[in-house]
Amino acid sequence: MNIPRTPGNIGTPLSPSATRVMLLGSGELGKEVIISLQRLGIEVIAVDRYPDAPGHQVAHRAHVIDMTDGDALAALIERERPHLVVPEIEAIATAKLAELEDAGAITCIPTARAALLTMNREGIRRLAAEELGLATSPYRFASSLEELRQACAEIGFPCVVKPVMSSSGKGQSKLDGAGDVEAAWHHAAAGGRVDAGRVIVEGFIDFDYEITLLTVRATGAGGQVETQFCAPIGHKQVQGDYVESWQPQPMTAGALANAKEIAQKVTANLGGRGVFGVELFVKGDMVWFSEVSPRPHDTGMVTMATQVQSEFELHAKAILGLPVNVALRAPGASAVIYGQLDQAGIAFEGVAEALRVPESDIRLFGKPESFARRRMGVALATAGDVDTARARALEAASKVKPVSA
Ligand SMILES: Nc1ncnc2c1ncn2[C@@H]1O[C@H](COP(=O)(O)OP(=O)(O)OP(=O)(O)O)[C@@H](O)[C@H]1O
Ligand SMILES: NCC(=O)N[C@@H]1O[C@H](COP(=O)([O-])[O-])[C@@H](O)[C@H]1O
Ligand SMILES: [Mg+2]
Repeated sequence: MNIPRTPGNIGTPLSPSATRVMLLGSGELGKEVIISLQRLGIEVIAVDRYPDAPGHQVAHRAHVIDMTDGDALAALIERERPHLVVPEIEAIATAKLAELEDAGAITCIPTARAALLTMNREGIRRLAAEELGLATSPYRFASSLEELRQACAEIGFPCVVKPVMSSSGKGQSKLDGAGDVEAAWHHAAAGGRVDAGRVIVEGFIDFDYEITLLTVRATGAGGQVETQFCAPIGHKQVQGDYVESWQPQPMTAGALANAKEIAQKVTANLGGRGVFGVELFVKGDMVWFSEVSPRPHDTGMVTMATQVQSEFELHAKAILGLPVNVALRAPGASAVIYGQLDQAGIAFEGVAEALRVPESDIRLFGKPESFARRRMGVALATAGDVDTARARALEAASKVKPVSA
């Protein structure tokens, strides 16, 4: 279908020489990747499951398809002939991407195999724990309520049940005893992005804190792919969804070394180029691998304030074969702005007040429809220290009030 272009060689958008990149998923994370690509003169095609997604609004062309439909996906790729295909969410027909990549028809970021393995918790968990020997929570998989009862009994309580295909905490429950199993099974079936009828049960890790270690695989001076690490990002999750993040998260030298070793192993195995969000639980010097996004991470939105190059710029540059700079500029934090209303076309009051908070900034994603727990924006702040930055980001986010238009 096309020939991968020499890395670093960029054409003119909307002309025969254009370097074309297709985003599969065009939410808030894709929108920022697209803006970074646009700045480098890339022709960007944004795809999502609904019209007017955030990334659609800033791309050269926008398409709405069912991205879990392999035939629809292949037809669109055939039509647009992108040089790079960039998955932005998990729920896409990754087996079709693997087939196209094997046939030499596409270059998938970072690799189709990485997208395939991380789409399903079973794929990445078995790779990390069973092949790479990384420390993880104890786990079992279950495909029926009866299997789940058995699996929970083996793992013990408390434990966490999640659909094998889900993200942002959808369908996830913490279970304190056998009485919680049935509700968790039904919640998983209703909340997964794709109901695969299968769940993972994980032993609950009583961590001191959790981090995302943004790990970048980019072309180094010698032309080989090199691995670099951003400063660790600490975060707070509520119902499995991130509400606050900050960078840098203080860590012991031992914990940081263990975190980097795990991130190095898992990203080297997944391969390719780009940003990976390696999610880790930390207690003292002990580090457990949780999961990895082979793409920028929601908690990494903080890097729009804190780093010389945000995780989105890093991803754009790395996938194009360009060098990157992972340096921290200032300590900072992010705080999520939820929709609070179930309504289309809402408005946001208080943006000016939010921006009066020192060293703050705001991103409103422009999602056409709001839900009470849908992430609609984020407040960012920097400061001389992380605690002050967190307080500023929270204050700025609290000033922004979703209202009926
Ligand atoms: N085994 C566990 N022990 C303790 N806490 C857990 C465990 N699994 C998940 N959590 C908590 O729930 C959060 C969300 O879990 P996880 O990252 O697996 O879900 P997700 O749906 O993939 O979320 P996202 O897409 O935002 O990364 C974790 O960041 C952590 O705070
Ligand atoms: N944890 C993964 C994550 O944050 N993904 C981000 O959320 C969008 C979906 O949002 P929506 O559910 O509001 O459409 C995705 O497109 C991606 O940008
Ligand atoms: Mg996660």
